[in-house]
Amino acid sequence: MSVADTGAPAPAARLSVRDVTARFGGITALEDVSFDVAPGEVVGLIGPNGAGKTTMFNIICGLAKAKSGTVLVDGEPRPRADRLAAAGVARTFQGLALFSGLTVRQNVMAGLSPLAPGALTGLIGLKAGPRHLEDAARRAQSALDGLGIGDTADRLPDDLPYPLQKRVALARALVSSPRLLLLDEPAGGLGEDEIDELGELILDVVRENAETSVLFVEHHVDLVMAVSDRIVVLDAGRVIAAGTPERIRVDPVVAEAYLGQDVDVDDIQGVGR
Ligand SMILES: Nc1ncnc2c1ncn2[C@@H]1O[C@H](COP(=O)(O)OP(=O)(O)OP(=O)(O)O)[C@@H](O)[C@H]1O
Repeated sequence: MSVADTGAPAPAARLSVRDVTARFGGITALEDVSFDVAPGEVVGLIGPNGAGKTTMFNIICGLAKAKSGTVLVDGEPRPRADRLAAAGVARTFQGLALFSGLTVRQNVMAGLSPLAPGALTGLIGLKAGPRHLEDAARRAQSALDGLGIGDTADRLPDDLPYPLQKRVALARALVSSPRLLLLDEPAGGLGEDEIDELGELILDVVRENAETSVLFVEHHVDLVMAVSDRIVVLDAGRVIAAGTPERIRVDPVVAEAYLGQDVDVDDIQGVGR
């Protein structure tokens, strides 16, 4: 029986993007873009170069302004960029944005601040009592353990290889047990084996936190195909396809959009799998 049949209200999407249009001067970066991410769902946002992925991600995070349209988190207007954590939203940054003067554990503790952990605020937003700090340190350690890098807690991020730094950034996003996790090109700079491990980590996150939703922007189409419940494809600022990886794989409009791009169309269509 459908929701409409029962008369019950439809459950609020974790993330709802409605009719978002964004322009830079005369350039239309996004035109009437709408999609939802349901509780517990992993959604990949893909598209060829210049499709509007970064612009969409920045609008969702509050770092860019839409000309029109709305972004709702759990049915409420998306909070300001520096208040995302308080609203149960965590994000990673393409440039990682780790604090080089803080240990790995302290970096992850910063993810518990209600203020934006990637901004200058750092640990400032954490309640400073010893009990709160002890609790934050324990949670940070547990997040690091969960990603298999518990033994790096007392080191400085710059002393770690890049793939481990990426895990630290992921731990900082996960430490607050966000309801919505936004990942900005999480596979960037990783080798194939590391990308496979990342895929497993993303799947573990949603297995262990049934209510956590993930939206990620990614160039590595094979990772997106492997972990997404649904994929939204942008091209030239518009949604040209949305659906399961199986559907997107065989969608000729998607393959057409990627022709001439640096992504192997075989990756999308799964040829040779
Ligand atoms: N700050 C800006 N000023 C002017 N134009 C911009 C700006 N940011 C993005 N654009 C334009 O908006 C469009 C969408 O860009 P965006 O970076 O969002 O695409 P993308 O899908 O993330 O691309 P890529 O995969 O190459 O990173 C492009 O035409 C781009 O040139």
